Amino acid sequence: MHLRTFAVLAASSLAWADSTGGEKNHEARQAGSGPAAWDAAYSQASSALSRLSQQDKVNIVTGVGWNKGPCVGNTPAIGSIGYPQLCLQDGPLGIRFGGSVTAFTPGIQAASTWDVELIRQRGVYLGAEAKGVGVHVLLGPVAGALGKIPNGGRNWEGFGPDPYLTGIAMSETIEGIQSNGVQACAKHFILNEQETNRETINSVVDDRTMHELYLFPYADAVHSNVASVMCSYNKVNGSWACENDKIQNGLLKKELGFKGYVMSDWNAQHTTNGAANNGMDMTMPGSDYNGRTILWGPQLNTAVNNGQVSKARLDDMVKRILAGWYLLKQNTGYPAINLKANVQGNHKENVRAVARDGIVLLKNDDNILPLKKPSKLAVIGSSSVVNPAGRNACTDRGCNTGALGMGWGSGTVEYPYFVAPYDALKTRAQSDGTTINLLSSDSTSGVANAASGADAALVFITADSGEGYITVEGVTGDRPNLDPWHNGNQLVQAVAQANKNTIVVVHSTGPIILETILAQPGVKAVVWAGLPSQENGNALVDVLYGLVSPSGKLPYTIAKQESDYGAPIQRGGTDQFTEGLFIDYRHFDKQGIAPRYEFGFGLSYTNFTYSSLSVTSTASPGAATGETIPGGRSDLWEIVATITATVKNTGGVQGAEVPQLYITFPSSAPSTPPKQLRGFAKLKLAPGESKTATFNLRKRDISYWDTARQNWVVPSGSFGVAVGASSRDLRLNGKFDV
Ligand SMILES: OC[C@H]1O[C@@H](O[C@H]2[C@H](O)[C@@H](O)[C@H](O[C@H]3[C@H](O)[C@@H](O)[C@H](O)O[C@@H]3CO)O[C@@H]2CO)[C@H](O)[C@@H](O)[C@@H]1O
Repeated sequence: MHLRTFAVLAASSLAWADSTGGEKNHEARQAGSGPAAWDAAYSQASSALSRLSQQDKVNIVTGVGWNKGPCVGNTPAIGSIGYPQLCLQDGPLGIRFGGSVTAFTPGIQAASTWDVELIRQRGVYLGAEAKGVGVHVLLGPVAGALGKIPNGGRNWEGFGPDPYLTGIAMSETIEGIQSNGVQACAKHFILNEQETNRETINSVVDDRTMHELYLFPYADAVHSNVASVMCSYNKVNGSWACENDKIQNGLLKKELGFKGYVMSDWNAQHTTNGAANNGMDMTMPGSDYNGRTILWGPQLNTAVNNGQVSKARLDDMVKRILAGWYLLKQNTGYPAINLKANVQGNHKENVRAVARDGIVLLKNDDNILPLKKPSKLAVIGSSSVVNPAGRNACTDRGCNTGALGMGWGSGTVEYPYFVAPYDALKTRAQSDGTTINLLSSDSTSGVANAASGADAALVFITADSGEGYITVEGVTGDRPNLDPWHNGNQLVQAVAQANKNTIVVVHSTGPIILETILAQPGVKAVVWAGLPSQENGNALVDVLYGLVSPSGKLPYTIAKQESDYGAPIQRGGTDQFTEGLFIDYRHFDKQGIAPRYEFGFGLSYTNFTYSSLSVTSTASPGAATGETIPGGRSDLWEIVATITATVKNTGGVQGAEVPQLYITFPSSAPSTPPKQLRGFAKLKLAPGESKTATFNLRKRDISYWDTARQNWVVPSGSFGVAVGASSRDLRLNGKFDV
């Protein structure tokens, strides 16, 4: 049996009742979409293929052109096999250009919850909405950019720089989306880590780093039977990603056993034959909307006719695409395309839960939070209110005006409504009899007036980023620095000077440097509210007033200074990926750099103790040996060790803790990071309650990529095991020997 495993909750009320039950649930969820389902889909695809002309086949693999169909990507219908006009639509947090859809939280906020149930539900609802509007292929989720560069403009679309956390989130999201019969698309494959020069840059990476960091979450995606993958704009080791034999044919299709199809990012194709012969299966959008040449369509027909692209390769492309369509059973009763349909249902509940449970409490001196019916509150900052021009005033959210809910670019949607912080605070204040002094500006003049005399002053700051085709306030996608926008540091300074109970609320696409803010004695609390989308204010009020204890944990490191990350934006034509495996906390650990707030950190309104570590292992040293299944060698997915730990809520209020498992490899594995996340669980605990987290390690979790053997290898020796509340707050230590 080939099991994909992760931390499962023991003795909890959630679906993951115990490790066995959890696995059974997982297998049940996988039923109908495993290898046998691919085989069935392929046999349907082969039969359909025999009824297609060459022109039909070329049409199936070629988009009709930008703005020439109802969706951002479209291919023509093929009546003879009942194949529809295929609709491909962004994106990772909902239906782009939808008329009445939910603006789900960005991926980074979902990761910040560390809650697989919420992440999965988000995926299920994404799929439900995509199907409801007739979208066949939803262009998400995102595992690239992985986020090695904290300034990376699109990092917020994905799940953060840890490959394990991203891998779990990819799996849950894909299985959720595809459970509703919608094809997911894992993107952008691969090493598209920055917006600057993204369409020309050459990402040069070593084999081991490719496997252990960047490819790792794609293995999860393939294991979860993702139907499609989008190749990225950049070059990989000298060849364009969309015509790179090594990554498309070698890594993705052969090594990971990917059965679906590779589509190009929009205009990421460079040549007719190179793309066809090196593993790309569908070109998007198929037009020259950026002044580029059309490369497939008639050109592909000619290339096949003159033998530059084989008929077998064209058939393979078509079979892969049709197999994805049959796998998701889109051949029967699929809704017609209507992007304007109202498909929101009750999905805003997931948005609020993810927005709320993804909030990370970074500082809470004197227990200033939760608020206790203050008589007067100051609310300061332009991002405390909705954009005065309208919540959707800026195309693809391409501005940072008013409250921030998501970054900008193709991975955005129209907000159906937007609850800004002030909206929700006002409602709460009315029921408490609290007076609010609002100053919805970032100018320091007027701050003293608004902030002094209030029981507490809430000051709102932001940092935004997005996709490079839009420039916002001079920012061309990637952030030029990690400072808050709109003079946020000065604004906080002014507020903190006027009010010694200042609470800073940060909405941001990624880390910012907080040193100036933390140096203000008046700053008593820092609430990292991330990117909460349409439920921005409601989620915040839930936490500020203690309706729930904050339970988010940082999905990335917050450094003391930008240079501490050691992974800057590359301005030249090449990114050598010299940091190798050592990104984010791996880098800080290796270099002995103290972060300001470490990966995995987050406070609560209650306290937790850790006890009773137990470690069992059946692992043996050596190389992976199984047959290839979706996701790679089958034995890599087998459980080889189990670790349990008990967490108790010793405080006075309900809360949720995220025990995290970090593994240290034995020295026989050369140059591995000092520790690597390999398990987590979210335990909801009443005061005095204890629960046990069970972390099942798969062989892949304790393997490294041996470049000489070209295989995953379990090293012999002693593995360190640490369980704790963050990557630097490790409460329990143990080991197992291999
Ligand atoms: O949407 C599908 C994938 O497209 C890539 O982003 C493209 C984005 O969708 C598209 O809106 C944008 O078009 C702009 C164009 O680049 C610009 O020259 C023109 O002036 O304005 C257009 C917007 O109106 O192009 C983007 C590519 O450059 C994404 O990378 C991918 O993730 C999407 O799934």
